[in-house]
Amino acid sequence: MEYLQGLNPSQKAAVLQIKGPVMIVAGAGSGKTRVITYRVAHLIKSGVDPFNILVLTFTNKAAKEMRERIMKVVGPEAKNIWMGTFHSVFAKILRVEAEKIGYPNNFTIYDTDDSKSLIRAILKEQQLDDKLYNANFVYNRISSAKNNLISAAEYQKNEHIQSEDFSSGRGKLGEIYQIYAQRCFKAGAMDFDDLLFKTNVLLREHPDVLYKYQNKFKYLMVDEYQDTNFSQYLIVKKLAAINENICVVGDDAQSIYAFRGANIQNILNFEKDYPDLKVFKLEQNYRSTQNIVNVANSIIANNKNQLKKNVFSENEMGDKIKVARAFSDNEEGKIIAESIMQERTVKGLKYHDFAILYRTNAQSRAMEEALRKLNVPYKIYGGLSFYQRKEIKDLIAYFRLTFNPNDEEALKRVINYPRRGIGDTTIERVVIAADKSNLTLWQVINEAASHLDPRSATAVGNFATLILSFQAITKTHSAYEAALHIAQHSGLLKDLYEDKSIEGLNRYENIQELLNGIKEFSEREDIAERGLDVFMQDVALLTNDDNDKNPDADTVSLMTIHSAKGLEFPHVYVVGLEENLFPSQMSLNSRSDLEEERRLFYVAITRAEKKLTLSYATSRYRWGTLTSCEPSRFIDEIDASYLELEFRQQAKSPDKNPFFNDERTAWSNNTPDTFSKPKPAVNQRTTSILPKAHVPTPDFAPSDTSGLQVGMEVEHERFGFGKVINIEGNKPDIKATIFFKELGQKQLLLKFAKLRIVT
Ligand SMILES: Nc1ncnc2c1ncn2[C@@H]1O[C@H](COP(=O)(O)OP(=O)(O)OP(=O)(O)O)[C@@H](O)[C@H]1O
Ligand SMILES: [Mg+2]
Repeated sequence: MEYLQGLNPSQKAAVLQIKGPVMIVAGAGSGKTRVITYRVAHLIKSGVDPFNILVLTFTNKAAKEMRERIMKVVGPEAKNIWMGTFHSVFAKILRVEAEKIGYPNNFTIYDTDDSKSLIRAILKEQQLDDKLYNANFVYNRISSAKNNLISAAEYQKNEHIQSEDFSSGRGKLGEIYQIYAQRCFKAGAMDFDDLLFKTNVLLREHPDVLYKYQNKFKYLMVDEYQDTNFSQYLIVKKLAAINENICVVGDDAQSIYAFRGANIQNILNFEKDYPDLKVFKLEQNYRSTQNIVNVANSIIANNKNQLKKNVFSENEMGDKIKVARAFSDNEEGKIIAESIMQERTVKGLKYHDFAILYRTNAQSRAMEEALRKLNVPYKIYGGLSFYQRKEIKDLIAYFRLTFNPNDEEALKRVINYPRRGIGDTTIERVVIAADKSNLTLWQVINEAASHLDPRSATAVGNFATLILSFQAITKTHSAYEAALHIAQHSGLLKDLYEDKSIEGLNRYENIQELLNGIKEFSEREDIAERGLDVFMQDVALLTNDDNDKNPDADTVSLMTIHSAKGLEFPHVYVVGLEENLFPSQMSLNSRSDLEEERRLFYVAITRAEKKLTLSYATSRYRWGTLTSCEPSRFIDEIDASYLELEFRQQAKSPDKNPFFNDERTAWSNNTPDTFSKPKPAVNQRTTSILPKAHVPTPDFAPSDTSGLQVGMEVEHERFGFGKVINIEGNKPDIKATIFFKELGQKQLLLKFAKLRIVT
């Protein structure tokens, strides 16, 4: 079996064990995903029908890559494997089976925005305080209930949940959940969590359907099993119940979705669920240098809750892990962008050899700016999806409405866009009439004359006629023709065309792009069904990564650590390693949250193949204010002997010459010989090797600054020591420009500044 070369003995054993339950819990980079890929290829080579194989991955991108690899071994048969994320696979199944649980098969998928907008509408109707019942909070609460398979009725009966809600003054949550679920049902819509929740309902209430899929999926595989939630766990368990040919792979040290209900217990349960379980160990990391693997091990050792694992690498030792300090987030971006340029030139690398990973999406701005300045091409992954843009959602709302006119969120979105004289009052009347007669908004609109006053009735009646005409068009025209017709006759295309601003132009182009995409789709030859309804089905599940027009472009990858799961890059920069950012402020309250944050750091580190750079800034704008930051505890946790600190030395000493205006000029001399490398004492794990933010003298007391003059030395409570280089403005708004030794230049309003005059 030549195709199995390229596996080590334990990997091979796991691949060959095709019968019965199999579990691999192993560290990052040890070939878990590779085992799944080879295993599928092996199954097909051994005569298993690809239609009988179900592989659940964490992203659509991972599924696509895996399918391509398998295709290389087994050929086009690989197209028939059922492979994708939980959401996309079970959405596909629900499209066939939804009527059994009372939904139309062309049900709409509400994305997070739709769900939150519906929650807001409910809060308003129920006259609830939207601060106490914040829409995000309510959404998360409902989501978590669904992922634990708690229905609205069960929620309202559950004393434990209820007492928690009551004690926080949110006793109405159960009721909101109930209304939300009913409204989705009435609108023929499922939200993201419903795709799993309703699959569970389907499999529970329809043994014949369960039996059908148990027989269909004779072989099941799940990658990233540590991040499955209860709802996903149960689906897998049910589907595998007859054949028990199930193989799950994961790494408890990389579980990073507990905040969304992922449950590490699922790994532990697995052993209980399948007493015949075969467990395979993979210990060798093939991805990273020894230094990177050692650092990852030393970090994760700080977590108390983890399964013992031995991970080693036989790759080269590699470079030490670089730690770079910047004085601001912009400076951090600049350091990283320059480093990428330099490494690329010196080592003859491609841009796609580099990735920048951050904790929060907001951090991408500073990185993007710096990369743009140096003309470095980059691509942001996992950001706002193309399909989430306003104009795209508007047009798609028309499509949604055409196929499912009960879709309440789509209807509300476009009933008066472009403007057609249906004002808020009319819409309110429609909502009230629907409520009174227990009809959907569409039913009211469609029979407007019997529910509304004549003027409103005419306006909304015309809208209903428009949608009905769209329905007729889709029955007789191709996806592209229908889409174009709707874009034109809804008035949307004209509205965007008339907006000559740059944004307007952009939006118009985006619509063109969507139409082009639909055109391509309607000309595809590899699928039988090419109607607009088919194109629409899973649009809500697409991310911007799935819409990658040019996947082979040579670009630096930017993404959050969460979206980097499972991926690998030769050179990785993990940025923003600061207390309250990474680990995040929210995680500092409990051990379990902090440990999840540490696992996230472990995921970040283990993406790197050859070289890893960590960076932090000592000050950063957050929520509009400049805050000073301390380096992350995670850096301190790394054994110092693996680190190489690279702090830029100031070109000139600010003490001698504090009068340069651009903070940057002081630090931009980026040749290696201007780096100072303070050699840390070896192996100090308890005391920090990093310069912390300023610790004020214990008796720090701000002094009267009315006599402050240029040239004076001062101490600031947080920014430390500095020299006054300018004073301007009139009382009480006098501003002083101070050059701080650690942070560079800052302008402060004296009436607020916590300053002490030193000399
Ligand atoms: N036996 C092997 N020989 C050569 N390369 C290997 C071998 N096993 C794995 N690799 C390579 O090592 C890298 C990591 O493998 P893979 O992505 O499957 O690891 P993983 O355990 O899934 O990692 P993660 O936990 O990050 O998802 C890949 O580039 C893979 O091709
Ligand atoms: Mg993997």
